[in-house]
Amino acid sequence: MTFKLILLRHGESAWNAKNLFTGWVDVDLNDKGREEARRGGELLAAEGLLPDVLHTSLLTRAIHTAQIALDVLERPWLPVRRSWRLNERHYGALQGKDKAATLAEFGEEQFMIWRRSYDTPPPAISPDDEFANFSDPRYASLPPGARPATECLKDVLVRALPYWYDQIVPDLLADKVVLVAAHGNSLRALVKHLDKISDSDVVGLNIPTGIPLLYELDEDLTPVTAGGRYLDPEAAAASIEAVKNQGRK
Ligand SMILES: O=C(O)[C@H](O)COP(=O)(O)O
Repeated sequence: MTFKLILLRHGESAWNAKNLFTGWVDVDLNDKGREEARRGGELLAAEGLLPDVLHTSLLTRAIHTAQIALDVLERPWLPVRRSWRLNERHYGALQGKDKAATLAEFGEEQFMIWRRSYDTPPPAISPDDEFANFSDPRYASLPPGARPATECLKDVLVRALPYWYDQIVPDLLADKVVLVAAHGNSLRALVKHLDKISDSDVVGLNIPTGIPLLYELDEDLTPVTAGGRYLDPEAAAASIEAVKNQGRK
């Protein structure tokens, strides 16, 4: 017996297209991103993969990606649970900054450390920064001290794993097909956990936008196939390369 988990990174956002660090800034999808979400739904339909339950972050780009994909599947009614624990990694003071300008100003090594290292966060965002999120009402239930001012991937794993074990795993063990609509780095954290990727190897892991990644998990929730399977491998490879090279001319 295997359990079906579908990971879906949101489609391209307005800031992805502008190469801006986004994190917890709540930007929506652009037209390309909405089309990617639609195609994601079509890929699921073509495989006969009909989710029974949806989990999303609290960010609009993931929520809308799931809505569009589920509309294609004619399942907009799906039970859904949303949590900050699936949010994109908080990018701290880099939120709103241009990736190419950041690379030019700080150099390749520092850029990669902030963007892809496991345990080094970017500088914290100031509370009065226009792209800070401390007063956002969607986090009202989070004690102020628990609202991050920056995160590294390790921080994301620490706050995402309780959600994985408490909310997603029970749905999987109930034999539900689970759709998780989230973000590049919150999904990197889940993939790292699922595939037991080392802290050093995860630096090279990138997640494409809008292409469903199917994991079939055994009774121990170990992937039957390491890395899962993208429903459009060629498009995924091209998108992964583009994500990897963001910020570079
Ligand atoms: O938050 C962001 O900027 C993007 O969604 C993810 O960016 P990254 O691929 O540079 O981590």
